Amino acid sequence: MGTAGLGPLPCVPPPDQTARVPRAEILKCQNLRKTFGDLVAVDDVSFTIEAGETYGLLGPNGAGKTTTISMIAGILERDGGQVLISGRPHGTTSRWGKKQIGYVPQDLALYPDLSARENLRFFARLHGLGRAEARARIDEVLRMIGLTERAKDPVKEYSGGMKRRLNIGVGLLHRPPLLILDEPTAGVDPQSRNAILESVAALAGEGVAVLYTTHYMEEAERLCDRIGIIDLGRIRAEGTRRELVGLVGELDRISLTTGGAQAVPKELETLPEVRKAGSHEGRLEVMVEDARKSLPRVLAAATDAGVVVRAVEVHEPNLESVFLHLTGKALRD
Ligand SMILES: Nc1ncnc2c1ncn2[C@@H]1O[C@H](COP(=O)(O)OP(=O)(O)OP(=O)(O)O)[C@@H](O)[C@H]1O
Repeated sequence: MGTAGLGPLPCVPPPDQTARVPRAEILKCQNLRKTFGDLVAVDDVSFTIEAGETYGLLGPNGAGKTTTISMIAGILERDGGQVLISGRPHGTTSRWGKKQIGYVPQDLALYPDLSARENLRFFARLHGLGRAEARARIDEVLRMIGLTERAKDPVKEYSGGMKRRLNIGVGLLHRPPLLILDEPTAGVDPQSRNAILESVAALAGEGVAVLYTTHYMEEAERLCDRIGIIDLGRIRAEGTRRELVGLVGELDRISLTTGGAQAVPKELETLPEVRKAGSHEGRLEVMVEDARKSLPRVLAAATDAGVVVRAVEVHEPNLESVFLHLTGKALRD
């Protein structure tokens, strides 16, 4: 169980998983397969991503995330399956498809002696952007990745997180409708991690379809509209965080600190969303399906019943427990 405390995590609001309107399908991959000798690295992987949607591939090291996205990006030949970008088949030889994709690898591909602006100018030229268009787009990209102020400094003076943000910027120059990020926060400090997550959330808000790989459960929960849990090359389960958590049948718990012995009031116990309620060591423990949704009514019912609430905590089952349930092992060994 994870303790979310009160309200959402800082800075990036959690994706609204209740009011989804279908949008254009940008990526569809079907039955992807890749073997290296006897090793089946990716086995029958299928999923889709719509415009404006962030899809997370969550799995431990060696699960097959990089191999999967390399096939989608068209930089690794697949042994089976197909990739469609906006309905058109895509592979290692498809130039059109590559223009639709911004691929940001784990390794940095930057020139350390050049500034951020000079790096972007170089890659803009590679993408065939004209001089005026490149200038305007570089300014836009620098704003998106929050590096406008440091644009003239040589990249070798940047922090690890700033370099990663610039790496993402390079992937955005040609305005791809699909952005693929391979563990973009690996090894960066918490502040840069926040900045990266905020940039990605903003891009999705502008309609970019994002494929995000990570072995950090918190990132997948915070950022992704839908998540595919991948292990040993196979997608074990897929859905919103809530759907995945629902698979293991755990409930959310709202814990109200009352500061003294307090029986569960009837007003609270009889709320339709309350599945179970009990009192324990100066706290009322209320089990519901969706704590964030139910919290206002639970609080109101307690207050109406005359309960003095001194503190509130929300405990949500997290994807770690889902992963454990599905694979029998921890996400991070
Ligand atoms: N070129 C290769 N030759 C042989 N085996 C490979 C090759 N590339 C990947 N593998 C193997 O395929 C499996 C999946 O690797 P992959 O890099 O896709 O996993 P991952 O989930 O991205 O892990 P990480 O987060 O460590 O990159 C691993 O067992 C890996 O050792």
